[in-house]
Amino acid sequence: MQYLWCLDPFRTLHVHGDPMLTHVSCLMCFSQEVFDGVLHEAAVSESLSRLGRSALGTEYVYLDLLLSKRNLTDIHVLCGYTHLQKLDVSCNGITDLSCVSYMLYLTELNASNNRLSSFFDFVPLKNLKVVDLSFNQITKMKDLSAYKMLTKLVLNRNNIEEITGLENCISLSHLNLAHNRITKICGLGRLPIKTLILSANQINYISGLENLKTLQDLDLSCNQISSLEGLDCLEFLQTLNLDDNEICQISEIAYLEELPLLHGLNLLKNPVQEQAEYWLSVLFMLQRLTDLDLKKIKVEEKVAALNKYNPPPEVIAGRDHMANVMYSMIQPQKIFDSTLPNLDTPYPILVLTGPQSCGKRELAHRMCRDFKEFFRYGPCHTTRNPYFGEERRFDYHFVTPEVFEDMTCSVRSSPSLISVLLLLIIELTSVRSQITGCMCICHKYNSVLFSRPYIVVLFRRLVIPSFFQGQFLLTMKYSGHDYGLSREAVESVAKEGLACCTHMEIEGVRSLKNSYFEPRYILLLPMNKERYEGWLRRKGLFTRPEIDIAVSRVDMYKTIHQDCPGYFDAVINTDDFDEAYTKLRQLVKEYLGLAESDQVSQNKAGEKSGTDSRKSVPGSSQIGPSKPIQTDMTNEFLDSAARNYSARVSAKLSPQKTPVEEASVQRRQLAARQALAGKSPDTYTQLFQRGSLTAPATLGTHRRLLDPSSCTSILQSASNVTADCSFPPGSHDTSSRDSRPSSGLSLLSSAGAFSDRRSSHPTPVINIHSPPEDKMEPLDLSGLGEGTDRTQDQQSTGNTLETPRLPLSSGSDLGASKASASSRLSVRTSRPGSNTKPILPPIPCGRKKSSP
Ligand SMILES: Nc1ncnc2c1ncn2[C@@H]1O[C@H](COP(=O)(O)OP(=O)(O)OP(=O)(O)O)[C@@H](O)[C@H]1O
Repeated sequence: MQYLWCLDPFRTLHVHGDPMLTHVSCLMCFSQEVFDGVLHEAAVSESLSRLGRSALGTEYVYLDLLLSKRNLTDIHVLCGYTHLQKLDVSCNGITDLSCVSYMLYLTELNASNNRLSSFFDFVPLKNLKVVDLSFNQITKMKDLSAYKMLTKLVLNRNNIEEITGLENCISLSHLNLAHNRITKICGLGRLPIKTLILSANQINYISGLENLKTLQDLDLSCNQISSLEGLDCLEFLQTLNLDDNEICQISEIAYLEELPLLHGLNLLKNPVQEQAEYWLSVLFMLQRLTDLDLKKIKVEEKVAALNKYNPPPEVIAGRDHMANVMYSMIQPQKIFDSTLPNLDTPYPILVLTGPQSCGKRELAHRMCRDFKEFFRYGPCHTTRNPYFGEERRFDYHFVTPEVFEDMTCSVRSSPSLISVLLLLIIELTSVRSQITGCMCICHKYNSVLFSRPYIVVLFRRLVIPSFFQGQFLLTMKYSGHDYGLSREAVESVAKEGLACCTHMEIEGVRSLKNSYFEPRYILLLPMNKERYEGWLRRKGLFTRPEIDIAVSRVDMYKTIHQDCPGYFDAVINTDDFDEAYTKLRQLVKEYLGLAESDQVSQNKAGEKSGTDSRKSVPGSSQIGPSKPIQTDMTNEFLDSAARNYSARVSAKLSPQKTPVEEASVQRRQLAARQALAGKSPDTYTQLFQRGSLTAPATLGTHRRLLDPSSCTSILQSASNVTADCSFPPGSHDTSSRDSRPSSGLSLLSSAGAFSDRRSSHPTPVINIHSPPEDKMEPLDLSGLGEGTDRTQDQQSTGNTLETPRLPLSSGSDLGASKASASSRLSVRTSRPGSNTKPILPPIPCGRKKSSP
């Protein structure tokens, strides 16, 4: 009987034939015997486990044998255990595995942590699937062609220098060759390897992986790899460990960009980690990553990466808007003409948008020429050179990139101490010159100061930018040139009391949509792309890529129009310029209410000549809204506007203000505005007079508008009684006013604040008690118009407290006044989108007379 002393003192020791003997008794009996490293049957029998049928199925046998950490050196006794399927002899001192040759049914062999120097030194076992020979002293791999079933081979921590002999292991899916001396990846052929571990070798470059189409996890950490070339074909790669290598360039990540399944990447301890923006760059390049450098990637980081390197248009527009607002706030703040007139009604702008050279500018110019009483063209700034025939300040403000930069947000723009000092010097010299009268000295000093080039440079670099930045409402880059719509371009038009018409690409539209302006946007789209392309080519101004971009943007505009209904207020096909202009003109006329007023005047003429106006314009001669003129494109526009159900419904549901409320609101706004501004709006106030109030020729100018008598006229028109009655300028006849118990005055009376004063002054109430002319804000009478609407109804039902009388206008009879007033109301109410959008365009009082 042989006994085995187990290294593990707390392990139960089974003795062959007497398994009940315990460790203690064993020690007592055999403690004096020295273990010689030879495995004996007793130990084997105690380590057998998993009883099952033999491979042939004829008998019951133990299938597994676990003999790890026994300090074994000789395991020849295992030659007799032919039925074993799993053998673990790890962590011993074994040098010879030849006994394994007898285990024909062996599927798993763990001989790691031994002293094996030979590789698979036994008769080929066809059923072997998993072999672990790690932590041995193997130097060379041999041919394993017979091991067709081998799926997992672990050979880490050996001294292998070359990968060989695996070509025919057609089932091999896991290969671990970490911590060897491999310098080159080779010999893997087309193996179906899914996991390949080659860490801690001496690999300098990646090769030999191109045919490993099924590779999922690759560990190349602790090598000297400096390029990721050779990984781009691993379509199924999911994780890649490149820890502690020599990768320096972020551009190397490009080799991984096309790997659709890669979600884990480890680049720790690589020089590339020190690159600026490393983290976001890698996240941007590999957007499918979930783990980078053993850290989970946050959603915010992914969004930040995307916004940084390929921001979506909305983000670009948002940033552009933010930058322009921020830099404009550095400027001294003032109240703008385009924001003054009415706190509720935005300044009217008409924007023509569409792809390059689709005719936007030409149509805009034509439109502004035809409707010059209403619109003026607002030229943008650009850094591109003028084309032949383009006029400075008419088509664009052509500026240099430096000037454009200064106007936007110059990097040199922060007012530095030097700039402040410089300014101080200039100021002081001029002050001193005035005080002492030593003008000549100072002039000399100044001229010396500015004649020196470095001072000029300083002035230009430090002082000027801080005063000129923040000029733009929006900016964009197109074809390498900067474009921008300046605040001044809009303001100069607003100052004239006109609406601004401009043109821009979609980027500008997106940016403008972030601002407080609420323009109307008309999309001009060449539907026939071939024709458009031909037109661009014939122009001879654009390169082939520029043409391609312009043509491709046609589809982009189409998509936006389809995906975002209502994004553009109308769409016009520009395949035929003349046709496009006819449609644009028609549309603008509708906006202006001119189409309707044409009809109304026709009706009026019809009435006067005894014809029945109701016949000529069925339904529209009444108070109800007249039908808008239908064109293909306006249909589209109306459709898109009609989709804005909620706004329409809420507009309908929101209670109308009574004239008293309206007047009160206006008074408060006026007071607030005057307090704020210390000045009053100018001609632009005309912009916000509604269509129904604009007829009197005497209101043709701003002065007229502010003239007390004209104010009265306006009020009277608002009260639906003075459509044709205008008071000549200077007709401040109190008696005539008193003899006009119009609802205009009634409304004034009801407005409270004015009524008492009226009686105490011979001249009209507004004239005396309103602020001086240039401080005066005309009332927005839209509410009054609606109030009078109701007043009329009340009149008819007898529910009114005051009984407004019809105007005593010379030469106008009752019927005509009524018809005129009602038709004016119908004009106003029929304006497309008037419930949902700012009314556009503005209708300057009196200018409508000379409509196109
Ligand atoms: N401030 C701006 N914001 C956005 N886009 C702008 C701005 N100013 C001009 N653009 C647009 O930039 C594009 C290039 O302008 P450019 O003047 O070179 O083209 P164009 O051939 O004259 O085009 P078009 O005749 O349609 O105006 C045009 O589509 C133009 O509308």
